[in-house]
Amino acid sequence: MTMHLDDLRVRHLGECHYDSPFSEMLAAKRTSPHYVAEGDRVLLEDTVSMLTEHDLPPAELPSFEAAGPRRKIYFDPARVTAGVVTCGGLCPGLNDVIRGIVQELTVHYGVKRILGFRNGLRGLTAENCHDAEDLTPDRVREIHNSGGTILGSSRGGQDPDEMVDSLVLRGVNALFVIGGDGGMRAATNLAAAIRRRGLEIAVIGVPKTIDNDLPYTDQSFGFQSAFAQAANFIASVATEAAASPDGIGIVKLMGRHSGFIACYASLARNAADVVLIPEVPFALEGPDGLLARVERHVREKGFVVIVVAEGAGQDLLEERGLLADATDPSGNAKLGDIGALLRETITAHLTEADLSPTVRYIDPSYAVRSVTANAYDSVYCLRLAHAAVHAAMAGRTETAVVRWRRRFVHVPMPLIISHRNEVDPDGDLWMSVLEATGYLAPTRGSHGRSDVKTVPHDYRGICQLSHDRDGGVGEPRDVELPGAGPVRSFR
Ligand SMILES: Nc1ncnc2c1ncn2[C@@H]1O[C@H](COP(=O)(O)OP(=O)(O)O)[C@@H](O)[C@H]1O
Ligand SMILES: O=P(O)(O)OC[C@H]1O[C@](O)(COP(=O)(O)O)[C@@H](O)[C@@H]1O
Ligand SMILES: [Mg+2]
Repeated sequence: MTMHLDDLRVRHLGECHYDSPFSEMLAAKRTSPHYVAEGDRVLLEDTVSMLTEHDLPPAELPSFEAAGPRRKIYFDPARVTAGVVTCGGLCPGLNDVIRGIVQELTVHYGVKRILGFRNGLRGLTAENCHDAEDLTPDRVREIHNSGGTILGSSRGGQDPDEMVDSLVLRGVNALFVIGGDGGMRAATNLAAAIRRRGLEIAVIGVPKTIDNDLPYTDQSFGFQSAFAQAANFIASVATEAAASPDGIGIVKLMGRHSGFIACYASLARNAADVVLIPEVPFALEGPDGLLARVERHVREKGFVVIVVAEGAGQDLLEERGLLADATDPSGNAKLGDIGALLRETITAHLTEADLSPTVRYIDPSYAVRSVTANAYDSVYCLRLAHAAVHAAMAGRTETAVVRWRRRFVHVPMPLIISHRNEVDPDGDLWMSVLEATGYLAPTRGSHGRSDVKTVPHDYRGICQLSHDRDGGVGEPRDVELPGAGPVRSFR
């Protein structure tokens, strides 16, 4: 099946009748390489071959609605009560997004009442919805100077109808959900419940993920700040390993299903000899296995630095009965500890090989995602926040705002949760990692295993686009889903 233009259209609550505070300014604006007029669209794909293959006139090519202010808006700002909620794991820049939303709503649109729901979607239950705090420009002025979220966050499910009741009770007609795949799923269900009840409440998503694994976004906000922090831990471990006889430096980084942090942090520091990610299985034993490779590094260079994403090598843990088969309250798989397995097996192997390994192991865990956003991410978050507010005021709903191929666009929420971005073992990011680590293996970098799998076991979605450079997408490929019919791809 082919993705059609209609699949990429976002939902509107209705006609826009009110003059936007931006209308005069927009009337005088001319389109330029940096300004997309509100009626224009942003192409989904950006290579000549992809576009040629569609064999369609330009206006019918798959494309997204451009984000940004409209001349006419749906809501009368004087009658808007906005709600903001942050859910799921933390990520640098959450406070920046909250701040940007509040500032844009109040300063430019003149919205008087903004409620910050506390502790994630839990804040939208009947019990907790009265605890929401009033968000004012004064309240948010300095919050971007701290990591985390002033609103708090949580995991664990809530009933969509109960959340709708809370919104109605609190008079909210525009809700901003800043969350990951789970949060976007919850927001999609919430929007569906709102639609079923015929209510006029806009639900706008600002996708966040520290793992950078949400699709249709160039790179998720906060990701740069997080991998910069992760790179510092790689530097520390490399220093320690280099100063120890037969030094083994291991850094375990976040990345449940996707190894983007491990790849980018490794490239940023360029000190890793081995990078292990969930997308590329590896063997421990054998001449091409990890243990032999580690031993070679130690004998030749005196030490080795290994960067491992927490989701890597889960099959090895499973074989050893070291997987808990448990999930967190949101249904996310709880992982086995690949860092501990590496530390133990490498120590045992090198000791057996008459070496005297000194292991320096760091698991920075939350220290990576709790940092304050850097300057780049702060700008990015602010611009996403502006786009989110414009989308809501223009009556868009069930819509996420993202940056796609350097432009801000509206993406239907179901697409954001349709699949997960992964490092493509055939893509140029992984190639750069292999080049940086000096390891150009014959089997696509699989460290001794030829059965490279690129589709995770719990893969959900309507299509998969393999991940390519800098968070973009590369080759689409069809994926059969359990219980679902043939899935869609863009071809
Ligand atoms: N499949 C789902 N359907 C409805 N709500 C979900 C779903 N998955 C997660 N959620 C809810 O979204 C919130 C955030 O999800 P979670 O997976 O914890 O984090 P993230 O948004 O970072 O992915 C949680 O409150 C969770 O209950
Ligand atoms: O301990 P928690 O809060 O469950 O979070 C840990 C997990 O969340 C993640 O950061 C993913 O969350 P996001 O992609 O939603 O940011 C994983 O990398 C990590 O395993
Ligand atoms: Mg998630």
